[in-house]
Amino acid sequence: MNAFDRVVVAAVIVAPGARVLAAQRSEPAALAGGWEFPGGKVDPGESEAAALVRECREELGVEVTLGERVGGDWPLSAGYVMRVWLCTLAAGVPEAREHLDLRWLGPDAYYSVEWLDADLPIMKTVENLLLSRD
Ligand SMILES: Nc1nc2c([nH]c(=O)n2[C@H]2C[C@H](O)[C@@H](COP(=O)(O)OP(=O)(O)OP(=O)(O)O)O2)c(=O)[nH]1
Repeated sequence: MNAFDRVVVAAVIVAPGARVLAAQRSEPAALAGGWEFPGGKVDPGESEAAALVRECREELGVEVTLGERVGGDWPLSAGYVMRVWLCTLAAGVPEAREHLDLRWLGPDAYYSVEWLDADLPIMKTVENLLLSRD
């Protein structure tokens, strides 16, 4: 990334059975309907971990615990990179407060949603990480 890039953080929330939480964007129009991992932009002066915890609270009403990082800097549109962590639920049940819909996807359904372009290679990396665990 270059010095001017802003960082977007995203959480792959993993539940028993190697299920992952996918969230359907409600906006902007160009991305609405596409599926992503919950998260958002890191605020100035905020740590990436704190931003991820905040975004999961705001968007889903849950507390998450960060685990392993997934890859490095994932490219987004110009000016942004995304950093992704596996997470577990520490408290709460996810609700779609800002998304159109939420879905828990098991291994047989990882590709059953229309992932945003940036998220498809991330899902592939997550699949390799999770399936190499058992
Ligand atoms: N959160 C998230 N954003 C993603 C993913 N994939 C992807 O291309 N993006 C893009 C969409 C947006 O252009 C940008 C993140 O913006 P956002 O709208 O989630 O950020 P935010 O919650 O801080 O929202 P805002 O305050 O800027 O409105 O990254 C993903 O998996 N998760």
